[in-house]
Amino acid sequence: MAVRARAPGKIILSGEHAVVHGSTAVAASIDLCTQVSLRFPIDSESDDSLIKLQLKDMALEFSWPVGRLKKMLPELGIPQSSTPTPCSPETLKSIAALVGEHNIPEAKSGLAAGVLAFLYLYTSIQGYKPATAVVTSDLPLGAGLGSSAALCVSLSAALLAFSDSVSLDFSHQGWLTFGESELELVNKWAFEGEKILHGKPSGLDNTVSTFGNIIMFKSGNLTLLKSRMPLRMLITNTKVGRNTKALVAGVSERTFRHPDAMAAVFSAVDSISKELSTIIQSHAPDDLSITEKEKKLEELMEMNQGLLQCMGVTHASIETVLQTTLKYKLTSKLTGAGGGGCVLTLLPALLSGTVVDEVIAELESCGFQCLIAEIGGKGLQICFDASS
Ligand SMILES: Nc1ncnc2c1ncn2[C@@H]1O[C@H](COP(=O)(O)OP(=O)(O)O)[C@@H](O)[C@H]1O
Ligand SMILES: C[C@@](O)(CCOP(=O)(O)O)CC(=O)O
Ligand SMILES: [Mg+2]
Repeated sequence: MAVRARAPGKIILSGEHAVVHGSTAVAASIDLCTQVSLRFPIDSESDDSLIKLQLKDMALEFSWPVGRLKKMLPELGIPQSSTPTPCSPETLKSIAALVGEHNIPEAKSGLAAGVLAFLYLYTSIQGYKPATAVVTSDLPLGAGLGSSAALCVSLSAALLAFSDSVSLDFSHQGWLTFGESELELVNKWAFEGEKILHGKPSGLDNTVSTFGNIIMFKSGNLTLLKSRMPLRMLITNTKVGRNTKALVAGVSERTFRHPDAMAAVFSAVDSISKELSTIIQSHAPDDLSITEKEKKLEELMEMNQGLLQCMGVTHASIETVLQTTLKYKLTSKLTGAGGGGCVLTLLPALLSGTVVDEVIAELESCGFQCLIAEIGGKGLQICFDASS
């Protein structure tokens, strides 16, 4: 018996970083997913049995003998699948030692954090039960599209599908969604994984990956939004690598140095997100008012980008995208943690295909990669495979 779970990445329309400090953010799922397939062998009780992780896209494989995990992580022996628990600093140290025994190539050292999150979620939810997990993803890693959350959500779901905490119809054919309470449980576990990856996550990314749609999020609470206007976004990946954990920590340090000024910045972002959610949800009966709404949205995106600059998370590559799209009278803002990664550009409904092609060609001539993703689609889904 095997299970596959897939969870989408996301774009943040407004509020990244500020959301970590309690401001409102607006985000949407995108149609690029991370998929985890999990297979348990039939007879597998010996200590020589392995827990295996294959990262297919990177052609990397990790495995740990069950006996070694029992020795190094004795505290995780009894699965606690129904009670998501933070990873203690001592456990994280032991897991880091286990991951350190595998020589991850220098150029791929960023993956170590993902492997740490894997081992923690695995042993916490399934204990030492041997299995093979295979991960594949459509998402660029570390580019602001929430690959870390999509990994934690799909992994938590695959692990929980075979736990006592969730009861599912294994004979169901094709993709299915969890019920509300199961989604909540997946989301809580994924948040614990994101803590390992982001240090201090807001929970926004794992929530939008779990529940899909367009959401407004503040201090752990989500509201589903219904957009009543076309929201076509061009996503430009600057391909400048960066690390969310370091950027989030940098904003916290700046907040510590300038608490009053940063409080004002976060409060402005909160207002921007609230206004943005009102605009996208309001009714617009004709093209003219859609254009008016787009103008307001563009202004809010521009203001949010300015405040992200105040937080110190923009980058020369992001500024190049902003300048390039501005030549075509288009407005952009960074999405995700910044410092490189991806930039969003609003493509107004009446914008001609020729202009879209031209702007993409110019951005790609700078070495960037462009895509237009469907936004606000499904969240987490799972699928059983009885034949394997
Ligand atoms: N498919 C994956 N396989 C292994 N690790 C992954 C995968 N997806 C994400 N990760 C982990 O998440 C990290 C990227 O997360 P982060 O810096 O938060 O950026 P983002 O979430 O925007 O992609 C990677 O460096 C890696 O450790
Ligand atoms: C910067 C932040 O708001 C979003 C980070 O997104 P990403 O990991 O860059 O995709 C952090 C968070 O909300 O946990
Ligand atoms: Mg992330």
